[in-house]
Amino acid sequence: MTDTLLLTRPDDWHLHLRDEAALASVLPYTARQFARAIVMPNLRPPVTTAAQAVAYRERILAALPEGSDFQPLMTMYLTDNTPPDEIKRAKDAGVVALKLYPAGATTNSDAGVTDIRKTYATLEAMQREGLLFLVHGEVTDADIDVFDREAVFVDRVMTPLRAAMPELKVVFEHITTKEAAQYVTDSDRFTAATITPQHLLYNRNALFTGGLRPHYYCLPVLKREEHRQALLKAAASGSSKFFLGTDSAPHAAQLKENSVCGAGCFTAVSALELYAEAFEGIDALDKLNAFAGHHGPDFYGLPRNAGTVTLKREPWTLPSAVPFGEAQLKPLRGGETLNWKLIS
Ligand SMILES: NC(=O)N[C@@H](CC(=O)O)C(=O)O
Ligand SMILES: [Zn+2]
Ligand SMILES: [Zn+2]
Repeated sequence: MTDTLLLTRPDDWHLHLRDEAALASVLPYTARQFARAIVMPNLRPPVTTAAQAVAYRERILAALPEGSDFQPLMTMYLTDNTPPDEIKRAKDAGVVALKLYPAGATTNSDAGVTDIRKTYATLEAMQREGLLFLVHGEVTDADIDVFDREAVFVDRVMTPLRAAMPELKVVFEHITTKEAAQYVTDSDRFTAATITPQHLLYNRNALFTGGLRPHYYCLPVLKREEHRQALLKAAASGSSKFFLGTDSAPHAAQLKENSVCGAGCFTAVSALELYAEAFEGIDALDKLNAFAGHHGPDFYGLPRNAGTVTLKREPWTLPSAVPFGEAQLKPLRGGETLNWKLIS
């Protein structure tokens, strides 16, 4: 039995850091676990310009614990009206990607895209400049069942998008279904996907175990067991198309434990530990290193990190709540014992 895992220092390729006091509360957890993170732009108001992305990066750097060398990788929120010439400014400002939120699909997506064809001139500019396109892959039509929204997105949006923009690098974010895993597996080298710890560890039963469990609610929502199995298979396949993206998405506890519960699981405190548990569950701990530390930078065209982190088999109890500005934040699995622990 392996008791120590030495990993290439990993990155989080999908992360929500929020802003102001909330940012200051959650950033240290990620900076302790990861060297870099792709920072999502769904603030209120969203980060839609290069200048806003630069200002947000400054706020993140200012909130870092002293001595941290964590590097935020910035993204912009694509709207129907993002002008193609903003892409050059984004590139010059060091922005690495734009994010597609179909309007109404998830948290803070009201300003999102209403019809992807409206953005094709801007996507062409991204393809030219080498910026990546990160996709929340769900259709939003009220007549499509919530559990089918990702699979329908593959047919209605992904397939035509890939045909129209073949050399745009696309990351299908937080995939949750066998259809998405299959689509990415079958695609060419311009398409990849992130997978969250919760979608590797849980199926939709977790939402209803002994009562309604708001802290397990995120979007895309947890799916059936056959989908979880397909995601585990993809993550542990060794394919460089699949990499770590936690989608850690903090919401104050009083907004999760509410008549309308915000979508998002907070996993930043124990992200690597949760992934280790998932990989160990299918006897694939030897595949964790490349998933967490190699495939992401390789797809983004960035260097892999120097240095390592160490996970040890050592039971510890995850705090049931941590401060979140003036409020409280409840980590997924808070109060429970985890078997892996990040020690350095
Ligand atoms: N994943 C979530 O359930 N929520 C994210 C938004 C997102 O990534 O869709 C959030 O910002 O809270
Ligand atoms: Zn999303
Ligand atoms: Zn997200």
